[in-house]
Amino acid sequence: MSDATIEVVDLRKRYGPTTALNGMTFTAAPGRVTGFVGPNGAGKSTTMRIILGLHTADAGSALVGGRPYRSLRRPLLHLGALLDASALHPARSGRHHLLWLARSQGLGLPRVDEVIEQVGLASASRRAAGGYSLGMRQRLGIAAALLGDPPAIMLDEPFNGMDPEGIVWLRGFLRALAAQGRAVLVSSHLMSELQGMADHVVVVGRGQVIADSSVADLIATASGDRVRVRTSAPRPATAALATAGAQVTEAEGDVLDVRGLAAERIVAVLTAAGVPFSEIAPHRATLEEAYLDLTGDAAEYRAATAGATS
Ligand SMILES: Nc1ncnc2c1ncn2[C@@H]1O[C@H](COP(=O)(O)OP(=O)(O)OP(=O)(O)O)[C@@H](O)[C@H]1O
Repeated sequence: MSDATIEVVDLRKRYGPTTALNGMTFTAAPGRVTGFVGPNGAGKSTTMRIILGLHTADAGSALVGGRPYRSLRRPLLHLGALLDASALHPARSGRHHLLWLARSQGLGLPRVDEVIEQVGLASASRRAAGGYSLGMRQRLGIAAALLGDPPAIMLDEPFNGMDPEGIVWLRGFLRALAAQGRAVLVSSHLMSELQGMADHVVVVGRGQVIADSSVADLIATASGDRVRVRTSAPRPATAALATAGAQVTEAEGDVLDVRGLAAERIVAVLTAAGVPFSEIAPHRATLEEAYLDLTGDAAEYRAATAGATS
């Protein structure tokens, strides 16, 4: 497999008065799923369009395996991409759409049936694509991205329109592609979609990177040293824990949020003080919480961009 790395360095792009990209820099490495997350208007689609050579950056570079996409002679063999699942001829069948694409790239026709099978479209592949649901169109777009068996895959919001079964399927599918050594870059405006799938997350806002981190590190940082304590005696518990040096806040009626003491120490302190408790659990942040922590001061920004379209 040729070099799969997708590398974006200091991309800048303005559309008239709008700054879409303001120094976007990150790498999607082989062998992992990289989530590309940010609110509407953060610059995800613009970055992907520039990677594909569909738009030109004002400055910076975007490389696939060390080369600009436009310089690749048979690009589908290097990077498979899905930007807009609706970009297809409605009267053409899904299979026909793929045959046409395969021919344009000099690819063997047996590959078309292989990718149809892989994305679970076999029973619908001979029907007109115009009648496909959004989820089916996403599957067809993913099949098209896989046609050239490329070492790098880039999908813009592939979970849109997928039903729960489709989401579970796509998560496993993308993980499997990464396990084969491919670089998989997936954009989403919902962090929760990436939970349990992405190894690495690039969080963006206002055209630049806010965080670039492994999912494990991101969750560890957001989890902090918080421990949840459920007790029928919150006042005595708070007093005992505070005396032992913890910062205690009441999360809900009988649940305390405790910082600054490990779970084992909390058990010891409450037991010694004779305070009853029914649950002591170290808090593990979700990816969504980690995201909100990071973009917390951008709430106003999120509200301001909620109406923006891509
Ligand atoms: N062709 C265009 N002409 C003018 N402005 C554009 C164009 N494409 C994008 N923009 C603007 O650039 C900014 C970045 O948009 P972009 O679509 O890249 O964000 P995004 O992160 O993909 O958002 P979404 O999650 O809504 O798709 C937005 O302010 C958007 O309105």
